[in-house]
Parts: sequence; C-alpha cells; structure tokens
Amino acid sequence: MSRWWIDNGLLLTMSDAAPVIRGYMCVENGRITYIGQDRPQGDAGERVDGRGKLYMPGLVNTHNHAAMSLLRGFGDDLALQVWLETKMWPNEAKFTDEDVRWGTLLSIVEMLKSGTTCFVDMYDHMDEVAQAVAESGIRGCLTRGVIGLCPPDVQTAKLEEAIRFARTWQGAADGRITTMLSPHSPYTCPPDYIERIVEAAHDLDVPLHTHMSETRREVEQNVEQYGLRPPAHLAKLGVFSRPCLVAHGVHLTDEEIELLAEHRVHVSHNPGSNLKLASGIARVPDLLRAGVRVSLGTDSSASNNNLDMFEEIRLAALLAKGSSFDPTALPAAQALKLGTVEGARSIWLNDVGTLEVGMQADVISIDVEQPHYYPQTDYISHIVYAGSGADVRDVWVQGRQVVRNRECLLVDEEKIRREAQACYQRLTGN
Ligand SMILES: CSC[C@H]1O[C@@H](n2cnc3c(O)ncnc32)[C@H](O)[C@@H]1O
Ligand SMILES: [Zn+2]
Repeated sequence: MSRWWIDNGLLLTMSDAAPVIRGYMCVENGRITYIGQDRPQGDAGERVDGRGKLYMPGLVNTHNHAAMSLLRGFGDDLALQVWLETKMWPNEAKFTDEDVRWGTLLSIVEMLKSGTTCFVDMYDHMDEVAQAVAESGIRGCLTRGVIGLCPPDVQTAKLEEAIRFARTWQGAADGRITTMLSPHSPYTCPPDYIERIVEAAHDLDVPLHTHMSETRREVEQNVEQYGLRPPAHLAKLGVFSRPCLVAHGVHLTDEEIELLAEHRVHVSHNPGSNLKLASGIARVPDLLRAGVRVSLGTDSSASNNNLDMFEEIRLAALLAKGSSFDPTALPAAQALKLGTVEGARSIWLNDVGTLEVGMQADVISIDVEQPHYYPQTDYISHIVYAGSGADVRDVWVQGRQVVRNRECLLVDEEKIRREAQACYQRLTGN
C-alpha cells in the first residue's frame, strides 16, 4: 500500500466548489483520500513539503502522434497535404518498431516533464507505444490509426491489427491504458472501410478517434468526391453513432456545430498545429456555446513543434479572444479546464482531471517561486497567461511519482535522447 501527503501546499483543485486552497492532500493506493485545510493526524505516509509549490491535476493532451518527434523540424513551413505527402508519409514508411519505441519515449519524457500525465496517441507499431506507456508510468488512450489508401487485403490486415491492439491493451498497465479505433480521416479512408471500422468499434465497445475538417482543402475535396462536407459524410457512415473524438474541427458551419453537439461528438482543439500548418482557427467559443465538449491537443511535434500543453492552453485562450474580438471569450479558468478535466472527460475518464476525494492522483507540482508567478495573486491567471511546462517540478500518475525535481524516475532520459538521435540518423542518413 502506498501513502503520501502534501504538507502545506497551494492546491489548485479545478473543482467548482473550491478552485484554489492552501492546505493538505492525502493519497492512498493511487487515489486522493483527503484534501482540505486540516493537517492530517497520525501516519499519512511519506511527507511531501508543499512550500513554494502549487499542485494541480496533470494536463491531458487529447491528440498526438508521439513517435513523430523523430521528425521534429523536418518539414517546417508547409501546408498539411504537402507536409504529409512529401515529408511525413515517405519517412514514416521507413519507421521500424525501434524507431517508434524511441520516438515515443522521447515524447513521453517531454510530456511528463512539462506536466502532461495523460495523452491520446494515434499511430502505427502501437505495441511499442503501449509498452512505452507501461514502462514510463504515464497514462495513455491509444489507437492504431489506419489509412485505407491501399489494396483490400492490406486494409483488412490493418483493421485486424487495430482490433487486436484495442482488445489486447484495453485496461492494461493497471488501467492506465485505454484504447480506441481510428480511421485516420475521411480523405484517407474510403467510405466502406470507415463503415467496417465503425462496426468493429461497436463489437469491441470502444470509441472512435479521427481527424476531421482540418483544412479548407479537405472540406472542398470531400464535397467533390462524396457530395458531402466531412461531418455529414462521417455521420452518414455511422461514425457519430459511437462515442467519438475528432481532432481539429477547424472548418465547421453553424449547422455542423449543432450536429456535433447533438451527437455528443468531442473535439480536440490543436491550436499550435493548426496555426503552423496554416490550417485556420477553430471556432472554439461557438463550439462551447453549443455544448460541444472541447479539449486540447498538441498534434505531433512534427507540426507543433513541442508538446508543451501550457502553450496550447494559452494559445486557445488568446485565439478565442482574438478571433471573436471579445476579451471575455475563453477566460483563463475555462482554458485551464480544457487542458485538464475536459481532456479527461473527452476520452471518457471520469475519475481523472480534478483534485478531489476519490479521484485518481494524477498530480503535478509547479514552482511558483519564480518572477513570473509574482505578485502572488491570481494563480490561474499566472499559469495560463505567464506559465510554461518548464515550471513543472514533480509529477505523479495514479499516485506513483514519475518525475522528481524534473528528473524522470522510471525511464533513462539520457539514453532515450541518444537512441532517438541514432534513429533519426539511420532514417535520414544525416
Ligand atoms: C495513421 S497514423 C497517424 C498519421 O497521421 C498523420 N498526421 C500527423 N499529423 C496530422 C495532421 O495534422 N493531420 C492529418 N494527419 C496527420 C501522421 O503523419 C501519421 O501518418
Ligand atoms: Zn493528428
């Protein structure tokens, strides 16, 4: 049985009742058992000195392709389709299990050290990704992304692999891993293939995750090819009959926003990637007004180019204001919720995302004894508008400490950096 407690820390609970308190928090067997202003009596386990630190729920990144860290900086300043077709896909085709292992671990180290305790990953060679999640102690919602621009037998093999992966790893690593199925997008999967994936998701009872309405070109092409814009097209194929998380949702009409709300489709907003690929700006204030669940993702570090969720939280808040000419759009507290509790709910995790009794202890500490946290007044404002992943000191997932004073405890960061560099050199000959 593991027990520890925070002694006299600032606790940003993200609960509606008491968002920020100074006090104590106890954790037993991975869950929060006490949070409040009374010092625990008796033996509460290992003491964590909370002075000078703010504790908050870990950040949840709801869209990533972690192994693509190997291609960071490899195809900058290109539009999505050119970037995919000329830079990413030709090089990803050469990725081996080893490449995916080291690329994913590189991303996991970056995520943990910048306060992300849970991430969604859509990729290939997914057993390697799941293994990396299991070893590193992070939480992951994982899915084998399938691209159906290939002969029927290859389509079938990819789908069978995706099904096997989703079945095998569901609930693994003490429940830290959950799984989904993923048609990559409406432009890379023929309609009958998407229908087969939806049927498999029904059979397995897992959610679906896909890219949707990311660029204007994607929307135009969908209309030319199928006579429908992507949301109507996916709805017709049954995608929204399952719990579904779509990435991007940049180019949506009022009617499409209503459709997503009606079908309880969740949207992962990826502001950094959308800006860098010049895809556009998602209508986040309108999505939220319509009741659509919105969370935040980085997309891969080949289109971002880092995995710092503090940046996505700030970008989401600033873009919402700048694009609506309304400074009250997406206030700091709401932006922070998109990066924490709404992220967890977006992937159907109901016991992650707040510091409350009974919740899983996915917790990060922030060093608030730094100039940009002064004057010490509104901590939520400081985290959103002034903070960064570099401020994170300690990280716990499911009550287990995985980062202490910026050092990863369960994986060897130096070796991972070395191996990732070697993978890059093998892949590119550089
Ligand atoms: C089939 S595995 C995932 C696949 O997705 C590609 N990808 C990465 N970023 C994006 C993006 O922003 N839009 C669409 N597809 C993307 C990646 O290259 C992998 O091949
Ligand atoms: Zn993506």
